[in-house]
Amino acid sequence: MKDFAMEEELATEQETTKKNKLPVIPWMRDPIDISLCDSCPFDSLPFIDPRLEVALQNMGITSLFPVQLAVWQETIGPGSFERDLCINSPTGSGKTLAYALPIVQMLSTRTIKCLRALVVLPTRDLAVQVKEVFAALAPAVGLSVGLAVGQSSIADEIAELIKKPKLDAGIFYDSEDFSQELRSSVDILVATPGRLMDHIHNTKGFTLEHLCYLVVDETDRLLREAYQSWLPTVLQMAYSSNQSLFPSADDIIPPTFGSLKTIRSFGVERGFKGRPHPRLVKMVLSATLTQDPSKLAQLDLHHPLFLTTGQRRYQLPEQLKSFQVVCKSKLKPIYLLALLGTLQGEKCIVFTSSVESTHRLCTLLNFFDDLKFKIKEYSRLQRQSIRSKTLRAFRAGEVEVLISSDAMTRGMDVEGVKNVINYDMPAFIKTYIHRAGRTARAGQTGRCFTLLHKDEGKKLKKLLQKADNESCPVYSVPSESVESLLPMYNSALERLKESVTSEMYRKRKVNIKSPNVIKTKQKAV
Ligand SMILES: Nc1ncnc2c1ncn2[C@@H]1O[C@H](COP(=O)(O)OP(=O)(O)OP(=O)(O)O)[C@@H](O)[C@H]1O
Repeated sequence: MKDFAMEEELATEQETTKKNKLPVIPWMRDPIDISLCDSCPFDSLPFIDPRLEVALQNMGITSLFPVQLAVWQETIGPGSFERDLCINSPTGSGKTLAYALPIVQMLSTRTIKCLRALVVLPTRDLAVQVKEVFAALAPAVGLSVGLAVGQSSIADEIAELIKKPKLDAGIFYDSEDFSQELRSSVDILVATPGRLMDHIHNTKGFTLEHLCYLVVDETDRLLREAYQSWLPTVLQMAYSSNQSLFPSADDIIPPTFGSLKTIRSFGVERGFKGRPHPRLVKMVLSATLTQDPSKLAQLDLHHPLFLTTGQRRYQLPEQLKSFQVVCKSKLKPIYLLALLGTLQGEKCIVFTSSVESTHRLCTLLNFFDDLKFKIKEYSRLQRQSIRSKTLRAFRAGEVEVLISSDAMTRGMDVEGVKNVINYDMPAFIKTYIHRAGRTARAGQTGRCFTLLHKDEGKKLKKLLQKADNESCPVYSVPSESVESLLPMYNSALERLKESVTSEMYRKRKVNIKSPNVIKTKQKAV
């Protein structure tokens, strides 16, 4: 099974080759340069709610990072949120707080609880991570945050998201009237597209009619996959409530004018008591934001403002150092073990090119005796519960090395990851950026090693040039460590073969068994 991230990169390779050309989209040609902003302490941050200052301090945050300050300046104060924002900022630069803080600040004055902000992310683990950031801020100003990712049963999720009216004993309620009384229990919802669509289609009382803010995080990834048409559905639901009370510019202006609509931004409660609806504000973000007009058009952006870091389209974190480890292809597993040995138990993520090779590599490495570090697998082949458990153990430092497919590349923020290793060289710069970006986050240092055959050096160099990185020195692993591992390698390979065969046998057995189960069930019916 090929990892979807690879396919995604294939689809956008043409984009990446246009590295020195100006973006095709006019509004992207004159961006706000985030790198010109300094980090900013709270006492010089205009308009910040003092309760949020306290919440930020409790999170251990004492000043805003440049992207956070840049977004704050564009969203808070006079003319706030008049334009939609497109943010392209490196991995680990703090994009989550960049959107969470202004949204919570803007909603802090709301008086009626209803769903005002929706944040969509491509994976469950990522959504859980982002929810935690909102959950650290929102309660300080009386706001509630919900999660729709399928982590718990749909019934439990509905109970969290929807508030039922209290019923008086003995009084009969018509079920239709009853559904009209249902209200949102949350002001902010963090969701994955699949579960969001489940709620849109099936959950009574779930509505986007009061939505003021839509955040599409990891935009390029989310736009590449239709996920049951979640985006047009969300936009349609949010816009249709606008149209019912306040005629949309679309009704007057022909659609060819696209996003050139009249600015309608009102500081009122959205859609209550016949008041006009404020515009649905969108914020879209990525470390590798697409510049493809047809993809961005799906977002129906309103006078978009482009914020990016520096001149280059692709940026690696400033404190990241890249290295290459040259070895023969068939000796890669022992070079990897020898490399891990030199890293002395520092937290490390090893990336492979597919879920199958993740599984095989992890199995193989665990057949070596006397490993000084715990190695676990993290891939889409595993059940979510197992994946989440592994991630928890990795965060807690009980596992030092995670072997991962690209499911881990996007957005995951694990404290203390000092090293990333490309066991298989990524084919595209976007993949390199998202993998390497699991380290050197929030201004910390980090290293990214790429294992390669000596003929692949040029390819890596070319790849890194796209992110303006010319330096990728060779990292030498001690030859005595490699030699000492050689005798164990053959027996580990033998054990891997046996393990793969027995796994295949088990799978076949399950496949043969299941038709019988179905037949028996059919008979019973
Ligand atoms: N102002 C701040 N001060 C200190 N730490 C911060 C600040 N803002 C964010 N961080 C920390 O920086 C780390 C990276 O933040 P975040 O996950 O939002 O990055 P990102 O830009 O979304 O990265 P990616 O593109 O990989 O998703 C997190 O651990 C977060 O807690």
